[in-house]
Amino acid sequence: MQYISTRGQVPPVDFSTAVAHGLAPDGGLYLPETLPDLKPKLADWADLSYPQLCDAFFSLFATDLDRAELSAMIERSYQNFDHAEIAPVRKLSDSLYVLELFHGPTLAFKDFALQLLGNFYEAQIARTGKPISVLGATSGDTGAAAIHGLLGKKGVRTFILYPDGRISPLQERQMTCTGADNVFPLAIKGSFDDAQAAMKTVFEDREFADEIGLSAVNSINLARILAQCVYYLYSFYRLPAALREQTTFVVPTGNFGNVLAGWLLQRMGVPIKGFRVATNQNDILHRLFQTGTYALGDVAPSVAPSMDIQVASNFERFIYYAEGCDPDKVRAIMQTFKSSGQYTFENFDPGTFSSSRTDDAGIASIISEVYRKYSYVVDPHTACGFTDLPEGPNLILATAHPAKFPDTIAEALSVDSTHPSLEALKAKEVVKHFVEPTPEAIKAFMREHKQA
Ligand SMILES: Cc1ncc(COP(=O)(O)O)c(C=O)c1O
Ligand SMILES: N[C@@H](CCOP(=O)(O)O)C(=O)O
Repeated sequence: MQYISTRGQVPPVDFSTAVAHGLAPDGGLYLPETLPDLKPKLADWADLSYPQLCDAFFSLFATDLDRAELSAMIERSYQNFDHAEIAPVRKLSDSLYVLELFHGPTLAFKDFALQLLGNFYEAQIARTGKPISVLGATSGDTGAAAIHGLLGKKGVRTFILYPDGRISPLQERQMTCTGADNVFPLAIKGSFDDAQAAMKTVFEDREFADEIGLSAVNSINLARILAQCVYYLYSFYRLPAALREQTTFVVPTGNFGNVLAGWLLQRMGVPIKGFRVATNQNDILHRLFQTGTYALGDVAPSVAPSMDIQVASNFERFIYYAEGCDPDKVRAIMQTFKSSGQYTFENFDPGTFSSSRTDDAGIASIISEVYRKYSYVVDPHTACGFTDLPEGPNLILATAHPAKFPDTIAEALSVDSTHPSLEALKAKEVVKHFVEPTPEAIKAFMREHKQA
């Protein structure tokens, strides 16, 4: 399997190279040259365990990796989850299901991909003998999951940009209390969008990338998206057989990486009915699906901070397919969006996507209402999924554990929402650094702290 860039200005590469680059050298995002047809495999895969399914799926994509080594890495990646099913599906009613994606080490859906990516990077270092410097941007969860996926891996330095004061205190502690001397949480003044934009510019400097061994942990890295495909398929099988093809997958959305993974799986032939893009008050994607115009607004901090995003980086992958796999059109659209802050699609077709928006007051009342109805505590991001549910059965992706957002939960409910792994962080020392969110300042910091 080869991987192409959405911007079409670099030659196709193999899986390992796409993972190592993260962002394609032309500034585009990697995608598989062709998507496999999974239909003939669906019956055989139905009863596989989570790691077995992940292995079967990745064997179609990571075709340049040694098969036995791939299986071993996948096996290791799901050992630190605290639920035997890894991604359990919980029934709230006959037509409402929740896919719990918070049983990994940092209690958010990011662990599914970042535990695996950590192992991919470890293997890459062993293969090439070259150390790597990972650079990521986070609105709270990716950073923690990346740091924990890479903790203890030899030859890795991890640099994570995040908007100071705009993530939950416990999310910050997950990144800043590791005690590891190769982990650098970098607080910036500004929003996640500012951090992500500066990060992408750093990746475009190929000379710097080669010098420092730069790698990406955000969902610009295709390995992230592919690993996220697996839980859609796993949960599809866990729904009652009669409901599978009628069920809408409801996905709390910010950077569009999570829902894109499900949508790609649908393009590979898995008969998922459709997707609900559930945004918080930072609703650029909701407005897009309602109007066909993708128009930048200001980021307004919310009680679902990990979705405080306006420039959804994976939207470029959607545009690639929506515009007939034409990289020239992708480049033109991205250029228009960059220069004017908006783009209107002609004859926009949302396909099987629908969308919703929930503001802070809505999130608080949903948390109370869901608890009252089902005795179930949802985190503020997952809460967005409960707004105006589509007709028919729905499966809501629970993207984070409520314990990460105790203040919002306490305002809505009087239940104990603590988690021991987070409580343990409260006594630890916080170590963080401040940088300007400019590519120059980030590169200077990384050079100063690179591997000796
Ligand atoms: C808890 C939580 N929910 C939802 C999202 C949105 O996911 P995505 O950015 O893939 O759309 C994020 C951040 O990515 C998150 O951390
Ligand atoms: N919500 C994310 C933002 C980054 O998203 P990613 O999926 O592209 O890594 C976060 O929690 O950091």
